[in-house]
Amino acid sequence: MATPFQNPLNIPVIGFCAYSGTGKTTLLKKLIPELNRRGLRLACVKHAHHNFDVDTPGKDSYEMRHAGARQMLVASHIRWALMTEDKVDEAPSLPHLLRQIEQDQVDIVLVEGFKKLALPKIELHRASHGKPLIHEVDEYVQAIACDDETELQVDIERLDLNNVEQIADYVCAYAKREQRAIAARRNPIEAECGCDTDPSKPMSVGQGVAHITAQVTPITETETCPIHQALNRVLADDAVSPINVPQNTNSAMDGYAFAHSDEGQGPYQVVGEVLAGHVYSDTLQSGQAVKIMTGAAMPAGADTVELRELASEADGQVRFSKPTKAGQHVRQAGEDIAQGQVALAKHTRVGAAEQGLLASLGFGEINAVRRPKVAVFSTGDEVCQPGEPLTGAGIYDSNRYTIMAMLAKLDCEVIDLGIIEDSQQSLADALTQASTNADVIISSGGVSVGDADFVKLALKQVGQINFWKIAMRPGRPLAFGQVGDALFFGLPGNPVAVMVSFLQFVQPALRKLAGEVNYEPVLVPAIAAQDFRSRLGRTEFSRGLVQMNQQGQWQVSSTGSQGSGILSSMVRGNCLVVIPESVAQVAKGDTVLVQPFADLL
Ligand SMILES: Nc1nc2c(c(=O)[nH]1)N[C@H]1C(S)=C(S)[C@@H](COP(=O)(O)OP(=O)(O)OC[C@H]3O[C@@H](n4cnc5c(N)ncnc54)[C@H](O)[C@@H]3O)O[C@H]1N2
Ligand code: MOO
Repeated sequence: MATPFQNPLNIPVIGFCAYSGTGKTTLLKKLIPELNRRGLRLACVKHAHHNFDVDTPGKDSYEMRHAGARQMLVASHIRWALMTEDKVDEAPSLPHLLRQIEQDQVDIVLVEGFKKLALPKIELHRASHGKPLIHEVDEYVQAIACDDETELQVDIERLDLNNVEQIADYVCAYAKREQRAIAARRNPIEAECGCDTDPSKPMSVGQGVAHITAQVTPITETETCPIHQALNRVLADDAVSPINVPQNTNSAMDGYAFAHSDEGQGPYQVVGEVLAGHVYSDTLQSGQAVKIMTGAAMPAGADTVELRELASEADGQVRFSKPTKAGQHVRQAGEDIAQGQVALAKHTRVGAAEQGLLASLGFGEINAVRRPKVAVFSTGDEVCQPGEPLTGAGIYDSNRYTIMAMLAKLDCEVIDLGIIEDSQQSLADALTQASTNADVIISSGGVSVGDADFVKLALKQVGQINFWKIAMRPGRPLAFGQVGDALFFGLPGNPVAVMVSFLQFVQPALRKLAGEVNYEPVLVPAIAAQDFRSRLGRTEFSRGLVQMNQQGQWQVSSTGSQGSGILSSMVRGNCLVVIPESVAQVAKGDTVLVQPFADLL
């Protein structure tokens, strides 16, 4: 009988079980990049049966552990590892191990080993291996990945052990199903009626992001795109360099190329001249030099260049004013990128440098992920169209324009649905229509507790929408769910709340949808130039102006009044000062994290 297991996390966990020698690790090594490609961030847990160690005697961390530290955390700017001395008589506890995982940073945990646990698993089986079938004795095996020769007696989902994409499809579908089940377990009332009835329990920003990004399946359709239109597109394939860059070993300076010898200062006999785009057809002999221009291919036999300014040429001989170093001022063929090297990995968003790099490799077009299609509309009787007269109690529609501009920066195809009149049926019709064309629908306004409940009624009529309270300011109310196959975001009406909620929740979702894998916001430390508002249990996103102070440190000051209707605070600022829920107060001189938004807004 299986040992009971309960997933302690808010993200799905799935096991892989097999007899040793089936090729579990080989499969996982292919499956992990395939799942990454589909936007799933992964954690893996492996049960080792032997006394393993990842540390090496002589390393500080090893010595500190052996001196008696129960826990040892070693960290660098790219990686950290926590090692814990935790001797247990039986197998380690999987729930305990899972609690160590950063569940706001990953979407699913793949578990290898722990096969006695009541944990949903995929079995791997190879007939030629002659081992029994695990699912016949383990009811928690949900699917079997096997070869053609395997005969199955029971009705179980069959996958092809050699078809990584098919296994990835299964894992993605499992992740989606589990995510919904976890959401329902965490908030059964919300899951049932689609409304937030427990305002005393707001969701953290991290939970909101994790919940939203887990619902996003990256677009798999691709299209070719000419190189001059590649800016901001996401690569669907690795860009493998067809050439060496530079193509030839060439001179980095205007000067003289020669075969370096003990007489590094010359004289050398000048036997010719070679310009960029040309080649010197003979092989240089010892004691010979050619005049060479920057970028020109080095002649055969030459290995060193000296600058023209340091040379004096007379009677067909060149001498240098100081000794030269063998190999100086020469760029080797392929030193930037070698032929066959992945110059840019798939999932990369093409910026100016990337576009130039692709061009430098000769790509006339790229294979890009289809751009997300996003429909946007505004609601509210008071909301007026810019360019038309402002009604007495009206306000011009700014939200649709900030949202459309942020979408343009993310290279989305925007479908502008305008201002939709305040009626449940008009809104329901517009939403249904939008869901047939768009991957994502975004609205602003009408998600709080006001009287204009037709927005909520319309959303309930045509989709599955949850109304959340997020422990953040601004941007407390947020609606999220689905209308048909489209994801729906109902952003709060206040203009600053719209932008802050977009940056925190919509942006990562759209970047994942568009095929990017790294979509976490960039946060940088800065010194607070003044006290900042903060409250335990709520993330504050104050608008700030980050600048370098005279000591060369980043310093951030407030843009002034922080009301969530004051859109000019976003214009004056260049970053959000992110004060997490665990921080009770921020005083002048404290270090805070800021999220620069210049690139995105
Ligand atoms: N009793 C409560 N009142 C409010 C709460 C609450 O929890 N309890 N939350 C407040 C917070 S925080 C926010 S944010 C707002 C969000 O409310 P809604 O999303 O329902 O937005 P509206 O009421 O429709 O509008 C708020 C504000 O924004 C203006 N607006 C709306 N659309 C646009 C647009 N397209 N362009 C420019 N400005 C727009 C609208 O005129 C309102 O002034 O609720 C608080 N209240
Ligand atoms: O979310 Mo509201 O913007 O804090 O006013």
